[in-house]
Amino acid sequence: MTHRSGFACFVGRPNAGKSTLTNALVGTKVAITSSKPQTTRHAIRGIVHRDDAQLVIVDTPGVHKPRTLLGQRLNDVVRETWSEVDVVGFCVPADEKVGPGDRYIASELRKVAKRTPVIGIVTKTDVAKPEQIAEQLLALQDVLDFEELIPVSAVDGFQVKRLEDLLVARLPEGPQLYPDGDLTDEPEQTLVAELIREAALEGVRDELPHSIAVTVEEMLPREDKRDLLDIYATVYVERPSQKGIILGHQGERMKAVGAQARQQIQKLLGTKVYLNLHVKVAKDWQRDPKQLRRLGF
Ligand SMILES: Nc1nc2c(ncn2[C@@H]2O[C@H](COP(=O)(O)OP(=O)(O)OP(=O)(O)O)[C@@H](O)[C@H]2O)c(=O)[nH]1
Repeated sequence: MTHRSGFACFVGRPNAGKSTLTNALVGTKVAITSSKPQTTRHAIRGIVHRDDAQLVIVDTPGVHKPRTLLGQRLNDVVRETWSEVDVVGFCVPADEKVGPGDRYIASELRKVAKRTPVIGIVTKTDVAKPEQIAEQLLALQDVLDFEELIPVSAVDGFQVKRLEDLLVARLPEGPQLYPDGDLTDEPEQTLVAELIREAALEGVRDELPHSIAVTVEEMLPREDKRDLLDIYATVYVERPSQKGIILGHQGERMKAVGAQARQQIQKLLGTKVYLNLHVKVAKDWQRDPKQLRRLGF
């Protein structure tokens, strides 16, 4: 039996369903999803293990025209990823018209990855009528020269397996790249930070969409209780006024954020967690290269 291994990534405008699709393929929550755009900041890999293949999925942030230094960094990460993968899945949601945003991404993609095979994916078929899906497949044909076109739904699983086969078929022959059972090679701390950020954003996305960053300072098993993990993390906001929003009245909001994040982290790591969260102001961190580096960008 031939064994294939390699890398794939999904591209598409924000909210196209890339993270959710990664999760559906990998089967565990490793990439972070949300109902608002641009929550994925790190190239988190999910790994699909099969007897005949290992497919490593790199989850990239959405591309967009950069306005801040952070925006530029994110786009650089995206471009690097595009030029390194074996196959790209180009995602367009079934329920939104194909538009200039999609064409922008397609042209950027062709600039950095001229020969990489691209599969056109119409996502979220569960929320669209069959005619709508058919129209979307047609519209997508004009955007790029796709090797294949496929409609899928990450929510009800429609054609997710078929998509997996299409992606795997484009991987080169090669041995397993990661040991069995490894779902992601992203350091646990980064995943934990992302889960905290996701919880912190809940309910304040409209006010502070891109103003929150999270670092995890320490993750240590408790001395006298080995099944308990102590996690110390800092939530950064850009301005003092935002600190108040994040904390909420008498810190009530932050307590809820901690509880929500703790639950998700326990699920991810499979161990009990004590989560200690601090809120700090890092003035205009999005525009300051030094701060960006410290926050892991
Ligand atoms: N009904 C339905 N909703 C979906 C499906 N896939 C994703 N969604 C929803 O669409 C929204 C965006 O999904 P994400 O997976 O976060 O999108 P993304 O492309 O990774 O977004 P960015 O990280 O912002 O680039 C979320 O609210 C998802 O729950 C699907 O197959 N069906």
